[in-house]
Amino acid sequence: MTDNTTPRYFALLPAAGVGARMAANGPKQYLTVGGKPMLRHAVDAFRAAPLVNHTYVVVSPDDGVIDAVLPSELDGVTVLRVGGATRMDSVLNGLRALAGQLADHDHVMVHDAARPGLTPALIARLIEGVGNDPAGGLLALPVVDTMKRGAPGADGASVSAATVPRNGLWSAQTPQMFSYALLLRALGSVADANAITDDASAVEMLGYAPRLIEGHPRNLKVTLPADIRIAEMYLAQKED
Ligand SMILES: Nc1ccn([C@@H]2O[C@H](COP(=O)(O)OP(=O)(O)OP(=O)(O)O)[C@@H](O)[C@H]2O)c(=O)n1
Ligand SMILES: C[C@](O)(CO)[C@H](O)COP(=O)(O)O
Repeated sequence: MTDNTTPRYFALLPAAGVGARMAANGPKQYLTVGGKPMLRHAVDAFRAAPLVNHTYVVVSPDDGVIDAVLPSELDGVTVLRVGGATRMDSVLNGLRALAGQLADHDHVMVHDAARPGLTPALIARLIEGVGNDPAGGLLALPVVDTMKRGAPGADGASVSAATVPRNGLWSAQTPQMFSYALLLRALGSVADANAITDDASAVEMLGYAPRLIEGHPRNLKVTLPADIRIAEMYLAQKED
């Protein structure tokens, strides 16, 4: 018998960015790293994760590459051509496109297409770590470096104005997992889409405190050209 109250797990991958900081010839999610497009690594991690029901990928309406990267016959994946001007818009448009297909209590894991090092083990760690916490949670790494607050110096170069205590600081990764209803409400309440850079920020603004689950350096976001080599190094390694 189907239990309608049992939450299911879905993945939603925003993949509608242009990769300005990567300055490549096209969007960075389609760059080949470790033998396949970056986006495909991320999608395959969710396809291999036993608890994940289905994966949705949000691309720009005029994307001309996605059909080659994710052929329509690929099991467990649906492409939504509803990408927006910001990451937040892309996620929110994707959630809205799924109205009626997801239940309020279903779990949605939002994951950057530009994080190819995700593994099924990390997905399982997030799901187990968050459990049924109504505030949801995210993969993140405790900050290990000494943190400096930069300021413009007399000659225009950056100077260190202060040392910021690293105690309690975490560096946010994805996936970030919340119930469908909470995430929809949180992102729908944000007045300025440019003011937030991750999903957890919107949930925090509603007064929730999402759980921080320790991720892994291999799950880095490929942002700058130098990140490609680091991502490839991790992709060549056995997963731990
Ligand atoms: N309008 C946007 C902007 C970003 N993203 C996605 O959000 C993720 C993380 O964003 P980021 O690293 O900032 O990617 P880009 O926006 O592509 O890069 P940049 O900021 O350098 O332009 C990526 O998977 C990217 O495709 C998106 O779906 N829609
Ligand atoms: C969501 C994110 O990957 C968490 O680290 C990140 O915030 C994406 O955007 P950014 O502008 O590159 O920080």
